[in-house]
Amino acid sequence: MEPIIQIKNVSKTFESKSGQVKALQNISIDIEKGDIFGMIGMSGAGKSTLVRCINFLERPTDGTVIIDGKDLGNISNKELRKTRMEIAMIFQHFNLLMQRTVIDNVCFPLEIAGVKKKEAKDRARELLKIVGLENKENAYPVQLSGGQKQRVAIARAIANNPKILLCDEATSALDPETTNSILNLLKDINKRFGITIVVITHEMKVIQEICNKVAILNNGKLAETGYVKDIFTEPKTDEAKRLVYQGTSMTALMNGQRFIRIVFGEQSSFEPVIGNMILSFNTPINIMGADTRNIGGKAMGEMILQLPEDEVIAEKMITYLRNRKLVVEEVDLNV
Ligand SMILES: Nc1ncnc2c1ncn2[C@@H]1O[C@H](COP(=O)(O)OP(=O)(O)OP(=O)(O)O)[C@@H](O)[C@H]1O
Repeated sequence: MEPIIQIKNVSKTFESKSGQVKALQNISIDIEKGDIFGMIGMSGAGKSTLVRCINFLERPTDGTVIIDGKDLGNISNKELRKTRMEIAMIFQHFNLLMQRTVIDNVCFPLEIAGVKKKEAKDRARELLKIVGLENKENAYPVQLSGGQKQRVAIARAIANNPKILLCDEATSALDPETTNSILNLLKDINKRFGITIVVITHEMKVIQEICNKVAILNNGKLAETGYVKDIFTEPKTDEAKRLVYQGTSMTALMNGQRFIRIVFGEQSSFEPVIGNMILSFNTPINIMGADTRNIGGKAMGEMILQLPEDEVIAEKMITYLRNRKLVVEEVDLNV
């Protein structure tokens, strides 16, 4: 089946007083229907520009954006408006209408789409139930917590049954617990309604928690893209490594010693392999950190080991682990 979002060789250059800014350079990404697709990168990497190109709020300087078979650069304004109705968006700061109650916020896009008042109210109530806010319909946004505001924004975004939901740093203003509850809600919506979700974030944790695929942007360029579990297991570029190593015990890596990172999937576990290796070589090794992370709903483990100073034994250990089908990579402090 054709991908629901096709970004083909997209570039975007802004003209500013201080010269040209190449915000995006030749980006190509396919997003399949039902994906929860993450876009991650540092501030200024081009994430917001790219997501705005998906609904043509920003027109690419070069390249093509095809949504559900329609080339956005090649359709009438009327068709573009119609296609945009199928692409909803939520933001970091929620963008609710402060003078309207919760239910009236959710009714707003329905009214614009011409749905009758009574019908809109019924649908809004149904949506508030989906996001767990059925008892807040008459509250005003100021009376809600950040997480509740984002729930209202989500209800409003999916009111007209969009095919695609774009989330621009939607959890960046929320504490970790609330972040998790919003991510769970997004997962639920993706599953129940088959809405394709694009998640823009600077946090790898968010990507690991809900995305099946990810694109890593760096300085307007696509550094690496693929399945989250593959990139977590074996990041190839420096940008990917930097993101994946975030949160590991990297502070220990200051004394010129060699370190390796090994990753385990669901079927295997650390202890027997490491234990047997220490016994085989009769050489102790330091475990600098071990962690289990939830990657797309599956538990994956990672471990950082300090190799022994003896280079020959160190190399043999790496070979030993690789022979046991583990992904082993040397961790470079300069990443
Ligand atoms: N309208 C504009 N005019 C000029 N330059 C712009 C404009 N919009 C974005 N840029 C520049 O394009 C680059 C990419 O910006 P963008 O907002 O897409 O990055 P980002 O990855 O979303 O960053 P952040 O996480 O900080 O929002 C930046 O250098 C930014 O200054």
